[in-house]
Amino acid sequence: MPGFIDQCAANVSKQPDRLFAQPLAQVPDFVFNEDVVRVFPDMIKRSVPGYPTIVENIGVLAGQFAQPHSVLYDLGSSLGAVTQALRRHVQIADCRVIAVDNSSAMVERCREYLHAQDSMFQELLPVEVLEADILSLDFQPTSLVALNFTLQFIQPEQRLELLARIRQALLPGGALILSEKLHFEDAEQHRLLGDLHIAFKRANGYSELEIAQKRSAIEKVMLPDSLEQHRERLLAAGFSQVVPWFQCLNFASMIALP
Ligand SMILES: C[S@@+](CC[C@H](N)C(=O)[O-])C[C@H]1O[C@@H](n2cnc3c(N)ncnc32)[C@H](O)[C@@H]1O
Ligand SMILES: O=C(O)C(=O)C[C@]1(C(=O)O)C=C[C@@H](O)C=C1
Repeated sequence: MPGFIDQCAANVSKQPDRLFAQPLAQVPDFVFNEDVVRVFPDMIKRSVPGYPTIVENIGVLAGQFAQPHSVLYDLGSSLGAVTQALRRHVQIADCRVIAVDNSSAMVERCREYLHAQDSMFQELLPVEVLEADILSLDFQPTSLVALNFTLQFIQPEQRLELLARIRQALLPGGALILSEKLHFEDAEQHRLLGDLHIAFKRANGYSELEIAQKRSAIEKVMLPDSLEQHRERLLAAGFSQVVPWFQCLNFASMIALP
């Protein structure tokens, strides 16, 4: 079975992200609308250091936690990259994936891509894509929850309650995989890794204007926490252990165990 990159090339839009290339009189707040959907695979790969590695390995990690007769959740699924990885790596009886996103443009395209995956491979886990707010979801008993760069878009005061509800739905032996952009409490470390992230974007072909306009578009809607804040909040939500398993510059992913 081809890996994520190969399969991505076979299925998803290859339209380059030029959304912030022209000067805008006023930069609107970032929203996951149809314009973003069209360029999203290119945007996220060129903006998030380590993204393809994280996505593929969420599938690998899920293979270790997924249990028969349970649900696997992909929360804030966008175009379903994580869902596709789960379906490539998890072959367990009577498991199914529920992918959830509140952007109708994302959900519509996600369903198309998953349909394409269905027609390319046999014996994939069944999947349901819900257009819904993850804050008002009734969680079913689950062995694996992925929040891949989604929590940072939830209002800070709503994050603890969401994590507590996920914790309550997790079966013993299951896991939450949480990936986020990081804030650093040490100002110098924060500046260094922020500058290196800008260098990463530049190396991926983004201009200074694109970098600056994207930054003002996301600054009010995407609010990163530090690794320490994540750890404390996850423990407060009832998780027993938090294990970071990946970091590239200011982007990281952690496993939280019930
Ligand atoms: C950065 S993207 C996630 C990327 C995706 N998980 C991946 O790995 O490709 C964040 C997604 O979260 C979704 N989102 C934000 N807030 C949400 C909410 N309250 N309920 C459901 N989805 C939400 C957005 O619509 C967007 O598609
Ligand atoms: O931090 C940035 O500059 C980003 O572009 C990050 C980020 C993210 O982490 O979700 C923001 C919005 C897009 O979804 C893609 C990437």
